[in-house]
Amino acid sequence: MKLIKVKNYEDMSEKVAEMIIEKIRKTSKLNLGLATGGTPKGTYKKLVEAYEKKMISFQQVTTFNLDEYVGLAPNDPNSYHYYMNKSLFDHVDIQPSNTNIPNGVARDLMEECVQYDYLIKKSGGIDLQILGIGQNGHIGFNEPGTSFDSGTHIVKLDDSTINANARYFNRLQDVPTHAITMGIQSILQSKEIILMVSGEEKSNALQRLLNGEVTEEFPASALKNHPNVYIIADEKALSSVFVS
Ligand SMILES: O=P(O)(O)OC[C@H]1O[C@](O)(CO)[C@@H](O)[C@@H]1O
Repeated sequence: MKLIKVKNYEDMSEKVAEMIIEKIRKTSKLNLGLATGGTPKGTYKKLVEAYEKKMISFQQVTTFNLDEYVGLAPNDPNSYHYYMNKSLFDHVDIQPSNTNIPNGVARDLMEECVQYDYLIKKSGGIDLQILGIGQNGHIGFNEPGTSFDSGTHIVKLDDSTINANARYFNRLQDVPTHAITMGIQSILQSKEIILMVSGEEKSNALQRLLNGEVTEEFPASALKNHPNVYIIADEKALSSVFVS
């Protein structure tokens, strides 16, 4: 894993947007894995700005999102479909048919999981995957204890994740209890991965990732088994990290 230190959230967003822009320019057809949550929002804003300045086009980009809440329809303002449309897709020239997000209201959720992995494979795999990290070390919605061999699957969310994500909902009771997420193995199959880490509340997770052991009890530690991972972390996220 290669650690790139940046000053703050703004600089992290800028740096990751630059890395994505470079990839889009260099690759004739890019499969881009995307995350949601607060962490990548600034990066999506920078990508929209770059598109508006005619620096990039998304015509040749296909996206695969990591996860979606079970039970939230795409037009639900708390769904990750809605988040992606409002944060990025509605503002750039990406073809809607080239955007893929697990369907949290699929009639057969198990089949949806199988089809999602099949779709990624059929498209040639993900070239670059963007990730955030949960305070408990989750990546996507892979909670502690998830098998490193997992493909896309349904998860029961940890109470700590429900509490952390409640800030986006009106009431705690409105946070879905389950989600559909790309698995650890699906994530590790990406050719390159960028993990974004910002803020003091992520500093213990980053410390454990950098200096702890590889264990299914800490899902992000699976990234140590991947040959091509960049961690872009800001000063607050690095505040608990021991440098030996
Ligand atoms: O960026 P946040 O809002 O801190 O969330 C951390 C991670 O948890 C999730 O919300 C769960 O998938 C991810 O989207 C995100 O990368």
